[in-house]
Amino acid sequence: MVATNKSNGDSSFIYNPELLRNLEWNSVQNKVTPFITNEQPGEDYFLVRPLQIDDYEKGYLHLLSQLTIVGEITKEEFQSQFLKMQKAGCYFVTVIEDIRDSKIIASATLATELKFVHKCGERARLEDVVVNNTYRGKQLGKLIVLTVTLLGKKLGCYKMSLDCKDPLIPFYKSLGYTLEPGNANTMMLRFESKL
Ligand SMILES: CC(=O)SCCNC(=O)CCNC(=O)[C@H](O)C(C)(C)COP(=O)(O)OP(=O)(O)OC[C@H]1O[C@@H](n2cnc3c(N)ncnc32)[C@H](O)[C@@H]1OP(=O)(O)O
Repeated sequence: MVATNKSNGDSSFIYNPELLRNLEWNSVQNKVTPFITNEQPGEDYFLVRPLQIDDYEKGYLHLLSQLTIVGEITKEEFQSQFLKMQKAGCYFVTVIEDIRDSKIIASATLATELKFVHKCGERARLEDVVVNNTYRGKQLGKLIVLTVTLLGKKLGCYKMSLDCKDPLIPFYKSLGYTLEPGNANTMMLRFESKL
C-alpha cells in the first residue's frame, strides 16, 4: 500500500482515519496486558485518532513540551505547518484524546520516507512519542507506539526505526524493537542552537 492521505474524506485530519481500522493487533497480543487496541483503548473516554487541525486548542503543544523544547507557536503557525504536513502525505501523527475534557494526552508520529533501495521501498521512523505525565503508567505509551507501528506495517514499510535515550531501551524492546549488533548507533550534527 502506498502511504497517502489523498483519500481523506475529512480534511481536518492529518491523514485518513480509516487507515487506523483493522490493524493487525493479533500479531502483538502478548505485548499489552490487559489487552487494549486503538479501537478498544480500555476506557470509553479515550479516542485514538490522527492529529486534527484544531488540536492546537486541545493542548497538543503543551503535551509536546513534555518531550522537548517546542518554543512559542501561534495558532496560525501551527495550522500552516499542519497543512504542509498533511499535503506531504507522509506524516502519520497519531494522538489519544481524553474526550471528557477534550485534551490530547498522548502522541506518536510515524514518518515515512520513499526510497530507491528495497525495490523503490518505503521506510518508516517512529518519532515524538509522549504521554501526558498524569496519564503515564497506564499502558498508553505502549498503545500509541504499537498503533503507529502496526500502521507502518499496514502501509507496507520495509522497516521502522527510532532513536531513544538509554533508559527507554527496555520499553521499546518490550514492543518488538531491537538493537541490531553493529548497527545501533545514532550520530548527530545539530544545526539549531537552543530556542
Ligand atoms: C522515539 C521517541 O520519541 S523516544 C521519546 C520517548 N518519550 C519521552 O521520553 C517523553 C517522556 N516520557 C513519556 O512520555 C512516557 O514515559 C513514555 C511515552 C516513554 C511511556 O509512556 P507510559 O504511558 O508511561 O508507558 P506505559 O504505561 O505503556 O509503560 C510501559 C512500560 O514502559 C516502562 N517505562 C515507561 N516509561 C519509562 C521510562 N521513562 N524509562 C524506563 N521505562 C519506562 C514502564 O515501566 C512500563 O513497564 P512495564 O510494562 O514492565 O511495567
